[in-house]
Amino acid sequence: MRTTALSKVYPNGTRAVSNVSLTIAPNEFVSIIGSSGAGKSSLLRCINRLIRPTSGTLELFGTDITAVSGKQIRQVRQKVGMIFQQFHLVRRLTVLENVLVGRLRFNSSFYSHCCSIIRHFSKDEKEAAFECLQQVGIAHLAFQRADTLSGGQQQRVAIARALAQEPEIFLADEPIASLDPHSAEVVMDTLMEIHETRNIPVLVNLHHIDFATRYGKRIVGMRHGEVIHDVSPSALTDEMITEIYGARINEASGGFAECA
Ligand SMILES: Nc1ncnc2c1ncn2[C@@H]1O[C@H](COP(=O)(O)OP(=O)(O)OP(=O)(O)O)[C@@H](O)[C@H]1O
Repeated sequence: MRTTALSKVYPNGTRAVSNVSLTIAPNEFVSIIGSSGAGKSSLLRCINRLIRPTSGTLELFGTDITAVSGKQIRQVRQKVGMIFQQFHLVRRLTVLENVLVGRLRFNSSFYSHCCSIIRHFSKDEKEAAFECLQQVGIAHLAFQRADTLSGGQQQRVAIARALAQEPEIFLADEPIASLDPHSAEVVMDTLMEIHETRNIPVLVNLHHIDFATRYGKRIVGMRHGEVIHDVSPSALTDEMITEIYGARINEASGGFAECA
């Protein structure tokens, strides 16, 4: 994945991403840090083309996808697995059915009918979905309704659903922000395992600096839409952290949901 001078200016004039040039290799697990509003989410949303960059270029797997639209956008998104702080599961479907929905979710007309057609998936597809659940360690919950799961378990369903797309890059937008520390660790371990076993790059937006340095092989620090530091975890200094967070330095310590 390569961006060159990538920028995103929203219609209201907010410059959320500013001249970001980044190259991410397949063997990289990258933590993106920065205070609220630094542009982390906007950058990830540009990468899977949930939003269209305003200028610059965005190359994914050797193809310039800066200006693609329609069917090509869906093709791009199928290659990009993405999870969010909110899990966005279909609450009344089972865990396995949610993972199967992942195979359809970029086809909107199909998606609208997914609840009624879900039982028509082939045995092979169900087995593939089940394998994704096995990889995230919750195969035993396959037939439980999604809304009966804990937050950490729901996030792992969301990861399995993204895996069902067989992504070539994985993006996570504050995946642990609403979880207690133990669940956060399980989710981060799961992302790391996917990275290592599937050999795909992972980009994770994180508020919590400890998690960012513990898991990231590379730390990208954003402020006011710009990448102001891009270093290995061991090279990240207190001065850099202060520059990245500015007066909002207390955000660097995270903000986990309270342990139950
Ligand atoms: N749809 C939008 N329209 C206008 N401005 C937006 C939109 N989405 C985000 N912004 C603005 O863009 C800037 C960057 O927001 P973004 O959500 O990318 O930052 P962030 O670093 O991910 O923050 P957080 O950690 O709080 O999610 C902020 O000023 C935000 O208010």
